[in-house]
Amino acid sequence: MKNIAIIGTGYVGLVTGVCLSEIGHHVTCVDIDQAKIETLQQGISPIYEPGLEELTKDNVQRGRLHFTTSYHQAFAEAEVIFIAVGTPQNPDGSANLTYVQQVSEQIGRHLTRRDTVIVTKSTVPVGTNRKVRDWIISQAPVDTRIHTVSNPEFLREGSAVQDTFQGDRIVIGTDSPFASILMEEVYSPFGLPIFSTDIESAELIKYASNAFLATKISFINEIANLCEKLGANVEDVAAGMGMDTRIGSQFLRAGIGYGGSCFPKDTKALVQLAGDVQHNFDLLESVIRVNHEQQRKLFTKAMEVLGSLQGKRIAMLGLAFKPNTDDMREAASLILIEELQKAGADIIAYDPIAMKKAQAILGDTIEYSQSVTECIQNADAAMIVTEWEDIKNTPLSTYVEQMKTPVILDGRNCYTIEEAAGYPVSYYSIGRPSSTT
Ligand SMILES: NC(=O)C1=CN([C@@H]2O[C@H](COP(=O)(O)OP(=O)(O)OC[C@H]3O[C@@H](n4cnc5c(N)ncnc54)[C@H](O)[C@@H]3O)[C@@H](O)[C@H]2O)C=CC1
Ligand SMILES: O=C(O)[C@H]1O[C@H](OP(=O)(O)OP(=O)(O)OC[C@H]2O[C@@H](n3ccc(=O)[nH]c3=O)[C@H](O)[C@@H]2O)[C@H](O)[C@@H](O)[C@@H]1O
Repeated sequence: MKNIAIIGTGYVGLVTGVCLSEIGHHVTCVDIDQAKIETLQQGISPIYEPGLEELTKDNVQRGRLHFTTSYHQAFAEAEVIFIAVGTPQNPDGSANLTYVQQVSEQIGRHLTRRDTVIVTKSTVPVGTNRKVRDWIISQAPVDTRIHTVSNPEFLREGSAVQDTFQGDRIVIGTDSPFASILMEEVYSPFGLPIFSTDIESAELIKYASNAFLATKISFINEIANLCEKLGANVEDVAAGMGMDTRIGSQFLRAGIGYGGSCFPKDTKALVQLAGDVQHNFDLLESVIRVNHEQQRKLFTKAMEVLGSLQGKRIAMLGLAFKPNTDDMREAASLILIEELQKAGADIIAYDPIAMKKAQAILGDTIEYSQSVTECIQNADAAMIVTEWEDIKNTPLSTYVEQMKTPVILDGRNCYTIEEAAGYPVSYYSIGRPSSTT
């Protein structure tokens, strides 16, 4: 078993650290956010991620998992150091590598071993691992040997722990035989397929994967837009397409576009990366444009259905960018709220988990409620933004009972059109025929 340090205790760093300790490694997680580290030291997870807190507590108790703000403490015994800090987007869409550079220099200053393996898990543009190496060496004692590895992460928020234990593949890009052997030892207890390649290919696999998944989503959303005009049902179209194993049924759920901390930023970063080598990635630019429109879809529909939104009370059901996470980054709800407010609507929102994070962003510009029922009371329209279980399972009769006018704009196709037709509601969804009272 290895001594491992993980830098950054966000969605990726924390989940990776906890899961590596679960398979027996000795892991120290380091972060500059003192409040986060103190919370973790008490066995509390600062993020909502199913199963994570239990595993954290367990491994802290077993003495295999530690949290610190001290690089010195984290790196003292580390044979492998994972970089898992954020790579947010710059104003031009490119990836901001400030945090990666900062931690690389810190690694250099604190190295004590002769051979250390440095693994970049953060999503970084092709060429960054070479820079990481240079940044470390610029600060390191002369006789240290650095072995860099690109090891992109494919977990999804909301199922991050499960994805780590049951992922489809682990990608390892390195030109160091020493690192290659060590990484096999680190990951072999997971029993997952390992794909080995060069550093640049590994870096690109991450962007290509996210861009491809985003393309699938924008594609089905465009088909949904066509369905609405042609009278077809996108769910049947997607089901029929997905039965072809060459296409596959996953990521063909039409909706209100992709949000979250990665697809929006990674698609833009790949367009920039292509531009850097004088390549116009037209396809991906269209994917991004389609998503921009799709994230505003429920607003456009509300305008069509209600006419003026001035003084209208709109109930927003779900705020997180997807269910089972409290992450609000690039959530469609934020875009919709902005558009609705500009048009003069009043918003009352409900989310079972993300409300605290949403409140930190939106403050008192909107009202908050504690349940679906409370949220839709006296509303002129309800917008279903996130398909949480309690939102999906709300009987349509509740809308009829509680709302001023039972107008439902369902961005996640939570009800069948047959079901909706059985109630006195005006029901509008994505890529399917509407039913009006
Ligand atoms: N969130 C996700 O589902 C996935 C994210 N990724 C990629 O992984 C990377 C990390 O993403 P998240 O975990 O979502 O980020 P995050 O923003 O949740 O966490 C980043 C953490 O790094 C810490 N940090 C920043 N500078 C530091 C420093 N100098 N020293 C120590 N800690 C520092 C921050 O305090 C924060 O806790 C990004 O490149 C992202 O694109 C990849 C796959 C999935
Ligand atoms: O690089 C990353 O950060 C991660 O980005 C995504 O994971 P995540 O953003 O957590 O969530 P997804 O389940 O992929 O959903 C992303 C967005 O696409 C939307 N989506 C997803 C699937 C679908 O069929 N339709 C659809 O609209 C979701 O509602 C959500 O807004 C990828 O799925 C992960 O493999 C990757 O590691």
